[in-house]
Amino acid sequence: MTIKLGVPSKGRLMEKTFDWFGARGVTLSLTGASREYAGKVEGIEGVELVLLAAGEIPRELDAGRIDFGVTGIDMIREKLALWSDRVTEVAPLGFGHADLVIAVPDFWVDVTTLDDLDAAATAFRATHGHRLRIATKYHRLVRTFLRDAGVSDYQLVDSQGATEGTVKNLTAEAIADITSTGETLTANHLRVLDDGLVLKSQAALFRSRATSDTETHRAFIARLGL
Ligand SMILES: Nc1ncnc2c1ncn2[C@@H]1O[C@H](COP(=O)(O)OP(=O)(O)OP(=O)(O)O)[C@@H](O)[C@H]1O
Ligand SMILES: O=P(O)(O)OC[C@H]1O[C@H](OP(=O)(O)OP(=O)(O)O)[C@H](O)[C@@H]1O
Repeated sequence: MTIKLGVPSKGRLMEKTFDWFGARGVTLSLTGASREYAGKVEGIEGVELVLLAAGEIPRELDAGRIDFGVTGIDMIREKLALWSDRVTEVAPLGFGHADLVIAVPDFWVDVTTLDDLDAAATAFRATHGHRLRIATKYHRLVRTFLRDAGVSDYQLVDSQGATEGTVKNLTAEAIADITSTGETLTANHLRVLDDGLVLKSQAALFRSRATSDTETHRAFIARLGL
């Protein structure tokens, strides 16, 4: 039985994933034309490489179209409701570290906590007649986090990229996005709330629960030293 291994098709996660497997004697490489999403696996038998956008790997694991996948913990928990019923986190991989945070404009000097944000949201709605807008692509995670924190008078605005620019562009008043070095937040005059950490994320190896846990799966995990 061939194991299908889904890995990010480009960018920061692809390179680090290739390095991680290579350090364990499993060589992943791209094949075919430069824009052809095809790859090969050397150093282990019976494993097929499937190249996907990091954001699509949760869905493919959930459907059982791939047996294992590497993506961010944030992606799995955002894309899959009751994620742990649908995939198994085999192990964090030690790269792709990023925090999902709530950030507000620097000049909101009196808004440093979630309670301050809730008060500001209530005042904003009373003044403007519509709810304070928070731009994000992490709708599930942010809605749950703010509900648990008692923040209510807001609305989420979808943003699939360049989220930090939405405040300057008057699309939103605040954001929830991934940050690693904090450079993009600072460059856009945004500041993380003191209690605004929604999730600490990194890349992890996940196994689909839609396919049966066979000896082949267990041997693959053991071969990787996990
Ligand atoms: N600085 C960072 N910015 C964004 N993502 C990061 C960063 N560092 C690590 N990551 C991880 O990489 C994942 C995003 O990877 P990527 O942007 O390739 O996914 P994607 O959004 O599906 O791709 P695309 O942006 O092309 O649609 C994040 O979910 C996170 O787990
Ligand atoms: O904290 P930092 O080190 O500044 O990194 C965080 C930034 O990196 C990612 O953007 P990316 O470059 O992946 O483009 P994107 O906006 O399309 O996701 C993310 O969306 C943040 O904007």
